[in-house]
Amino acid sequence: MLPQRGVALSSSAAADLEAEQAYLTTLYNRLDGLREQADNRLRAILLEAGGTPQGRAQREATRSHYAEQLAQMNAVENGLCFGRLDFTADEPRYIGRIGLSAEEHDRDPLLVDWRAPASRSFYLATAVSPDGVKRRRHLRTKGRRLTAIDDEVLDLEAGRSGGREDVTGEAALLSALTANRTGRMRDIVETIQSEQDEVIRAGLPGVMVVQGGPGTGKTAVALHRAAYLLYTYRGQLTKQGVLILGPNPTFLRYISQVLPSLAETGVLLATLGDMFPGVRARAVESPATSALKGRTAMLDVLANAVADWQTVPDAYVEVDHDGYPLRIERAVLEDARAAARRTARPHNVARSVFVTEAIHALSLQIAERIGADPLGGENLLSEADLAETRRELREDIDVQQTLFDFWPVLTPRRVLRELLSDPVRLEAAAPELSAADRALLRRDHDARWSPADVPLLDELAELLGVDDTLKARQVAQERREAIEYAEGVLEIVEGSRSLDFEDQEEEILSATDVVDASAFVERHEVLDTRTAAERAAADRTWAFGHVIVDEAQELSPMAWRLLMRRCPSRSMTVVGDVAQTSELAGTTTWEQVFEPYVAQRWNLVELTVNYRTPAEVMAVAADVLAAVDPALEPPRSVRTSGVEPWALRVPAVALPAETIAAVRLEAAEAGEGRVGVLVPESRQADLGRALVEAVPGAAVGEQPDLLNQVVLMTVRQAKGLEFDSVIVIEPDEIIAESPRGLSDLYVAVTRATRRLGVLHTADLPKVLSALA
Ligand SMILES: Nc1ncnc2c1ncn2[C@@H]1O[C@H](COP(=O)(O)OP(=O)(O)OP(=O)(O)O)[C@@H](O)[C@H]1O
Repeated sequence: MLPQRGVALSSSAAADLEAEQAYLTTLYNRLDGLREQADNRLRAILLEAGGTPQGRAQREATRSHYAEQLAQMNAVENGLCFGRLDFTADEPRYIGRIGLSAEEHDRDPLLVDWRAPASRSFYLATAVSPDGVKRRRHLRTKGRRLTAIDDEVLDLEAGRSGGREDVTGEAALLSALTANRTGRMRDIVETIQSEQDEVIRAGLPGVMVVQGGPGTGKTAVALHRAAYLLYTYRGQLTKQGVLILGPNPTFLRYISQVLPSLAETGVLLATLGDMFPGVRARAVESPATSALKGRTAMLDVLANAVADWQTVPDAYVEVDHDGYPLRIERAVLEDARAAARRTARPHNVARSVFVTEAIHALSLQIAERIGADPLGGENLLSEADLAETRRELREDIDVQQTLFDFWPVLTPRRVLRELLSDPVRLEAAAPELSAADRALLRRDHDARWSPADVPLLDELAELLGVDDTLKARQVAQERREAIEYAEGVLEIVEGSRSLDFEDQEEEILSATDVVDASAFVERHEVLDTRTAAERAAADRTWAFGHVIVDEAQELSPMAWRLLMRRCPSRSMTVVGDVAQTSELAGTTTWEQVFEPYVAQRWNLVELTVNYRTPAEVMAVAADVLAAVDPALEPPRSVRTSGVEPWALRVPAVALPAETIAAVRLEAAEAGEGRVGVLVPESRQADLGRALVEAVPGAAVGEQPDLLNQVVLMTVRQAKGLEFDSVIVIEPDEIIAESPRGLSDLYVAVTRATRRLGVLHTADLPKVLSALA
């Protein structure tokens, strides 16, 4: 029997715990029952075999449905139910990671999904505006065991006599905020605050920009919004897919657990470097180079680079055709090129116009030679003869090759590789750029791709296009080959048919009686069972149903062009902080980004409360922010830590030893928590080496493992991350290393959840004078 829902408000704490534990047990039992059911169905399906193609497709769909259900049920095991609402005039309601009913289609659920409208007052109700809620209860659990209950009575009198009005679920929130960091971001589903809830539950259409200082929960909100949208618009979004773009692979690993813990897996998490299928762009290049690649000035450079492949000979070229030398004059190819360019089609698509025009001119040239009437009359060749001549020209491999040389089929990778590695091409394509800028773009022919190359590759893919006739020809050819193969298979089946059968009166159907070769091919074409996210990752032209961009201030104008192409519906959530921009091609105003795409039709929402950084640390950060831009307001810290940030001046020679000593002290303070050492780029290698020698297991390098207790990285790498304790090394060098150095220092000092320390060998920069 189900336990009584709702416990009397006046009952003792122990009785409350007991009753709530009983309710939790019921929920877990129900979850176990559902899990077993899905597991049994899945096993049964895995045992089935054969059947019609439709039957198999249906079976595959059912299989993946149950597999997904099972994965979801496993994902919500921890923290299945975390809240309860008591109403003045209604039954209590339990809130959890998924919805559960005692029976299928039961209208009175045991557990309400946090994303359902019925859960909303859990996040919004306050003493001032209780929305019928009498009490909000947070249930804290470890595994399946209830460990604590936090109650908030939403009563104006009680509100005035203690609790804070600006946060909901204060005790649960503070417990989440002061917990040790683990190197992986956790979900915040139990303690979403009202300004965050507004963003998470906003409707699907349109561009929403969420601007907020460090620690205001932008990343957390972006991820919960993805989960909310998938729940609310599931039909549409599971087909079209949702993309979350993050700044680098380390950051993606940091956030990778959040959506699975919310039972959502069908989202594509990617960096800009992953956005061109077939390329994993990870090369690191100078900030000035990526800034230049991010400028829209590159559009002309790329268009010129493509046009420069459309060439003509100095005077003429000669090819052998039909036993005679055929002279292809420069003027013929110039005309063909002009005609193809006039179409304004992408290069590979316009190529057929170039070829047709050239062949047409050449056929007239041949007609002139062989069909000329010796008596001076009209050309003796008929239209049919001319068509035949054109066909022969088209099929002549030498003619084909020559025309190919002057207007080749190109790939984005080839064009960009040749452009950036060949100074002559670069100068021809980029006459507007200074020699110094061109030098910034130069790279080796076989160098690896960098993230800033990806928007250029994507732009080139647009400029080049795909010749559908070539593609269709290729597909048709592949299909012909498959049918030939199938005919072979059917012949073997037919040939090996036992002769005994042929004497039998009963008609026995052979393979060839029931299926012809093309149907056979269709049956064997692989069913595409990939999720939308998987298919999207492999398809450059995929249009996502919604795109979420984190650390969006860092994206260059060229990167925005790529993203906008992936999101023609302009259904986007963009989160970032224009005070934290490090990339030189990044933005410091959102208007600049969106004006070209949606004019004024975008919404700006601001998050103002800092959940990460305690007030003591934020006081230091506020001075740095004032130097970045005095007009910017720092976010308000939600708590204090009681620990003052420190600074220590050390002799230059002692910096490595002092860094190690500070790391050891901070690691001891952090206990199970994490320590981040944030260094100038120029010191990363040396200090990293010294640290790893002294503290084995410390994570350093290009993609450090955040699960380690101590991580040393540059500020650029630390974007979006956080540590219990942060040690900033040589702040003046961090400032000096980049024109956006002050923003970098602001990022560095706002990574701490508890403690901040600064080691310096020169005078402290003025912006940190509060630490002196
Ligand atoms: N409502 C909340 N409940 C519990 N924790 C929260 C809440 N909101 C934010 N946090 C926590 O605060 C920290 C900062 O959040 P997050 O990283 O999303 O901030 P951000 O705005 O993206 O910061 P930055 O701009 O520095 O990258 C995270 O540990 C996050 O889990």
